[in-house]
Amino acid sequence: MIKTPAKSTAALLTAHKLACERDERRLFNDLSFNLYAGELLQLEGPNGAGKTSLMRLLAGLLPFSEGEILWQGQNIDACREYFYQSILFIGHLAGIKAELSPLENLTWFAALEGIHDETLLEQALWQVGLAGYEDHPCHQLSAGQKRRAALARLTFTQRLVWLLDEPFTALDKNAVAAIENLLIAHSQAGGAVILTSHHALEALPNLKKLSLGEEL
Ligand SMILES: Nc1ncnc2c1ncn2[C@@H]1O[C@H](COP(=O)(O)OP(=O)(O)OP(=O)(O)O)[C@@H](O)[C@H]1O
Repeated sequence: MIKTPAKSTAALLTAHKLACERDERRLFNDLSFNLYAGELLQLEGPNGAGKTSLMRLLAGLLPFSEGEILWQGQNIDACREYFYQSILFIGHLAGIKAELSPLENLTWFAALEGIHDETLLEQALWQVGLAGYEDHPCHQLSAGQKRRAALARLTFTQRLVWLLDEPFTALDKNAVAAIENLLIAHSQAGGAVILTSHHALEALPNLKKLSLGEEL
């Protein structure tokens, strides 16, 4: 069950005039957007435009040189702990430990949210098509199966805003459809998602787009 914010018309997440530099190169400038409950925001732009950098910046893994981030109308400096407990970031590498099984990886992720229910985790793996692979070490899984193991968290997480960097990489058609359904269900339940993807995501309702960088 998603933790729904107090009734408010404020955006869940606001970026206000953000700027980010890497290796003294300005990636983006004056970047502002609002993310409201129920919305899916796709970051678009060519390779190197700064999509992953923006995701990492929002997840607190990269500093920003200018601007501010607001969580439900409040500067995150004033509610840092609550903010980071409210977001879920799944990056390129997906955080899967190769020597552990999908079930062990999921057990660890779930424990971070205070969830200790093996049946629920087995159901999560079943939902992403990993039934029968629960106890295989992840280094024996295919790239798409590893990605499925990482994304299985989406079936039970209580985090309100999901930051997903290229979630569809290596997934087959059925898995893409299953993950899209999870995104739709999350947004319909009052959550919100920011994702990067080079895929067209026309099946997703309430999809907004934000372009970074210039096309080559
Ligand atoms: N660890 C790093 N240290 C320094 N610069 C980096 C680092 N990672 C990325 N960059 C630079 O930051 C810029 C933006 O990279 P980023 O990964 O945010 O782009 P992206 O839009 O996500 O690209 P892609 O579509 O290829 O995933 C690139 O020019 C890249 O070289």
